[in-house]
Amino acid sequence: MMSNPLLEVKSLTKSFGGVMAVCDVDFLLYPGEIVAVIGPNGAGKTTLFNMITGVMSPSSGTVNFNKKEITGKRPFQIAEAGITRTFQNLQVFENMTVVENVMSGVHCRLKTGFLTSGFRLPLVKREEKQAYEIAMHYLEKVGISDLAHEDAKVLPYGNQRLLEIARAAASSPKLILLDEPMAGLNPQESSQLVQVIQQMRSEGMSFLFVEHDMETVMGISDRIVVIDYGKKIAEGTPAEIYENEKVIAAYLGTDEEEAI
Ligand SMILES: Nc1ncnc2c1ncn2[C@@H]1O[C@H](COP(=O)(O)OP(=O)(O)OP(=O)(O)O)[C@@H](O)[C@H]1O
Repeated sequence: MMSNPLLEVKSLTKSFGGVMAVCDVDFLLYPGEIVAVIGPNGAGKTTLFNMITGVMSPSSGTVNFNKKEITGKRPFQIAEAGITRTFQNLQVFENMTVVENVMSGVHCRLKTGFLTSGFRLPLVKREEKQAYEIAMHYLEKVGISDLAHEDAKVLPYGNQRLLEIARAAASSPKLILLDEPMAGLNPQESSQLVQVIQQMRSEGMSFLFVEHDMETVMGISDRIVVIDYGKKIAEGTPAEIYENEKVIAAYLGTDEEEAI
């Protein structure tokens, strides 16, 4: 690949007491790529995400993003640097409308926040209008702009997932991390979400995602990183991973690990 990596994870390690949740993991993600992280339950995928997004500090190793080291920075600093994420459990603000939820993502990139917006200064008004327009733009992208003025809490689950992606994208990040985006979606909703991700990628967004749904992983990833017991055991294109014996053994090899 010609360009510089957008994300560079080097020897990343996290131990909890005696448990090595993530051990010496390396991988790169280039601009515009969709990279999946897969592995059996408890392999260390969420811990890896938490270290990249500043939720946890690594025990050792480094994370570079956009040519700067972000290891151990606070989550808001990492968001400012251009990484946003969605969580395994929905994190929709239930007491807001759909468009207000997305506007909260836009506010990360505008000068004023929700607190200062209480003063209704001209700049604030202008920015509110701008935030509204940007939020509507992202709701259109994910196909739920007709629901903009509904209470977020009444949206069906699949639409709440789309809302989260719109909110993440509205902060104009360079990279979006998705933690099990397909969980709980029916096949039609999954394929809608796949299209949204592919569309955003074609416009230059990069994605790193954890997912158990292999059809999605194989269908949209440029590359797949496989971890097992905290260690990277394989990395490659979907076709390479599909045939990798270590990967097959990790998923099917032991009784207590569910095949996914
Ligand atoms: N805060 C913590 N304290 C102690 N151990 C932890 C903590 N968080 C994770 N672990 C352990 O680290 C290992 C990796 O967990 P992690 O949640 O990262 O796995 P995962 O691959 O995301 O699993 P899943 O697919 O089930 O979400 C597990 O053995 C887990 O029990």
